[in-house]
Amino acid sequence: MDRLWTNARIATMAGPGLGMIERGAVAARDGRIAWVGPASEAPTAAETIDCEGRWITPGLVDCHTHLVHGGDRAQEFELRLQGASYEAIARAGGGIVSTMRATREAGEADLVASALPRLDALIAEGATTVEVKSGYGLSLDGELKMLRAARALGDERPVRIATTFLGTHALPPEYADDRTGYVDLVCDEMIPALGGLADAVDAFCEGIGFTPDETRRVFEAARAHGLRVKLHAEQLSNQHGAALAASYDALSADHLEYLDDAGIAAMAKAGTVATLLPGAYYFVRETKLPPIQALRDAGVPIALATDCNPGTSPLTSLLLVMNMGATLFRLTVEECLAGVTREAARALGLQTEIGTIEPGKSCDLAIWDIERPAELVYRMGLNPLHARIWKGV
Ligand SMILES: N=CN[C@@H](CCC(=O)O)C(=O)O
Ligand SMILES: [Zn+2]
Repeated sequence: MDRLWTNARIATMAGPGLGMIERGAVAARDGRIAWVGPASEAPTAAETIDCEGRWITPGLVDCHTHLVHGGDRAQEFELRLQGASYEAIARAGGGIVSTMRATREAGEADLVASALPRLDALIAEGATTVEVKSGYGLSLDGELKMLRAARALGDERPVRIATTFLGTHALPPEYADDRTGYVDLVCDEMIPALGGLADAVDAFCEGIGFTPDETRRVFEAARAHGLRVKLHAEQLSNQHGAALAASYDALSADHLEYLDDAGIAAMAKAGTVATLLPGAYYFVRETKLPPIQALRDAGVPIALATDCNPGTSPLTSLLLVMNMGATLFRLTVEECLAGVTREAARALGLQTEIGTIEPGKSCDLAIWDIERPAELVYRMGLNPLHARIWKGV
């Protein structure tokens, strides 16, 4: 073995529960987990690290972010403090479109440079995989520029970046009178041009976004190009987007405050992950909770993510996301931890590669200075990360 972390308490997240190993050890070879079990049975390794009783979890996974974007929306935030709603600002030409303007103006290197502090904040709290969406370019060049910037983040930092194409995030103003023309552009020019730049395709199915019929066209184009889909669904109203996404075997449907029973049943049948975004729920001061108990009852996997974006969730802390998942959504400690590890990996289609501490997976670990896992969910603003291991290093 190359490296052995021993004298640790391990939450493998491989189940049941936290998949606990008291007095455990993890061994890595060639960047992969080669062995995990009781420390007394551990293999020898070239390097042994004594964890002095600390906790090890899988490296954290942020499965929904808009980390790459130009500018910020602090002014919009001030308007909302004075009573303007997120939707009213969007309909008046602000919101996502104002970030589109700033993103179009920024060069690719500027986008990378401005995203790095946000990425660093996630990494500092143990994130080893981060999903990044496009969706503020809203032109062929703009979207490809965003995706190249997202990929470049993975060259700048030791972290796995999963990219998602979100061309149907908002209608760009130059297509105000030609919605169909814009969806044509997304389906006929942008998706075919993605090459290896995007791992999945997403859309914003909403009154201020795209209709279910428009979303269906995007999903058809994604399918024709062999790309899995995800969806911003049922955030501000019930458009029946989650059921539509599930009918395309979606990896995840995200937000879901207005999700109904038919949507839940469709997601359960398709194995589509419910990615809940408590940062957006909090920051937009939404009042309708996602149907947590019904999701549980139906056996829908639940992931949690930051939704880091300049409009609804300028949040770069998965620890705070877990706290919000518990306090706002009443998730258990186990659900919160699974939500940012095992289920977040599933929401990216990466469940065989990351998300639990099991032999064969990438050796992505977070080592914590805590007495019990509940501390990761309970504290607000304290970062107990002791060390972060990515691909065995
Ligand atoms: N809801 C749509 N997209 C983002 C918000 C983007 C923005 O406002 O810039 C979200 O996930 O909340
Ligand atoms: Zn989002």
